[in-house]
Amino acid sequence: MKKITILGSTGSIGTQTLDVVASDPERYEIAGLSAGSNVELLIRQAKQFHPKIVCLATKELAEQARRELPASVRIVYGEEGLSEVAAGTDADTVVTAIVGSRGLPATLAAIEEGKTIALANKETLVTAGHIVMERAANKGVSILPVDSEHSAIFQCLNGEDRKSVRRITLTASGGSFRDKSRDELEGVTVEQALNHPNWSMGAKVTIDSATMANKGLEVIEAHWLFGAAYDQIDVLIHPESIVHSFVEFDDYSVIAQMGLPDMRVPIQYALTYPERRPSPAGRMDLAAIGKLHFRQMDFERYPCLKYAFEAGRAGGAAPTAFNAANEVAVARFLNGEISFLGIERVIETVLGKLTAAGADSLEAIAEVDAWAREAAANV
Ligand SMILES: NC(=O)C1=CN([C@@H]2O[C@H](COP(=O)(O)OP(=O)(O)OC[C@H]3O[C@@H](n4cnc5c(N)ncnc54)[C@H](OP(=O)(O)O)[C@@H]3O)[C@@H](O)[C@H]2O)C=CC1
Ligand SMILES: CC(=O)[C@@H](O)[C@H](O)COP(=O)(O)O
Ligand SMILES: [Mn+2]
Repeated sequence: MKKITILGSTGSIGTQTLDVVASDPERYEIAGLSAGSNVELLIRQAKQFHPKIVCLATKELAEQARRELPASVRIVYGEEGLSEVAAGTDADTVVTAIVGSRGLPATLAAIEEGKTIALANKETLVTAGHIVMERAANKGVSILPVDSEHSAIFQCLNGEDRKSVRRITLTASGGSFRDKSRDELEGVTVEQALNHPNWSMGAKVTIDSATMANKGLEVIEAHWLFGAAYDQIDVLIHPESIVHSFVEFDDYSVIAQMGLPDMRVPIQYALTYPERRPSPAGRMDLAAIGKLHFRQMDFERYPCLKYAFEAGRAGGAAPTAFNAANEVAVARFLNGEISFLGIERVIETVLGKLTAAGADSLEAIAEVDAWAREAAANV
């Protein structure tokens, strides 16, 4: 029996993780669940999966859950509650499926208690990759990727000598506006931006996908997860999202991981690794798919990816500022405050204002994060 806690169980990754769990009930037990504000869904999940502890974003929501759930279920709330859910149970694995860098303290709390991390929450690694990786290494904790590209690379590297890796290539669908020119992006709507061609995901990552900031976050995520230099990482547009990423080795062999775009595959692999199990996802039929396409990344078309590479290479506080500026810009776009192209302008402006700041400690990171959020709110 594998014991699992899910941070963000009511979201896209969270619900798909519970699908995986429900598909093989003998194998898994749910130790803890956390939601933001979707209390109704969290209550339903708790009644079905019987966690010992659940967390909601606020005290009021926690009180609402208290009225519905048996007294044996501990109910906590807020940032402290989230860390308690992450660290305070006998779970073996914590799936970090919360959105944004607010997932960082709970992820660190889980690492401190020696929990394996099944990492979907890429913003955590972008914000504080050096600290997360160092603490995980010190505790002997594995960080297993859930993000589809990183799961693909992890699978391609299985059993390989990391020193023989020449290049890691992340594939990118191109997002909801992949067939539009930059001129056509003026005036696109939130509804259009949320219409991802291949994946059904939460709002934030769907917008990130359309701006290509998602691939930027993923480049930095790959740098930390696989110890790859930025010059070794590149991005290729692949509209079908069938090849999830690939690795080129010294002998020019290329190993790719493929499958239908269904997050239940990488989620399950992170839960069963190193074993492979039957999956609730569908079988890929290449003959039916027929053709796969690839085209070179255009950094002028997708400047957010360029800013992410620059931030990653600059290191220090830059990735933290990139992530925070992007989180605020996406929220402002979703609220109708700025245009779609405003997102990249906010990021560019905030990074342009960043003075050489260090990010050696969590305190320094929190300061940069707060500064970048304020700067992004004021652009
Ligand atoms: N969706 C996907 O296919 C993929 C997602 N990822 C990454 O996984 C992470 C999650 O993405 P996704 O599942 O799409 O996101 P969703 O928006 O669908 O879900 C986010 C989860 O976080 C919770 N949450 C939001 N705000 C708060 C808060 N203030 N306090 C506590 N919990 C909160 C939400 O709770 P509630 O809904 O109850 O408010 C929900 O459970 C992101 O980092 C994303 O980049 C990576 C690869 C693929
Ligand atoms: C499913 C997943 O991993 C997302 O992070 C995905 O990467 C989004 O697709 P694109 O970024 O390729 O549009
Ligand atoms: Mn991804």
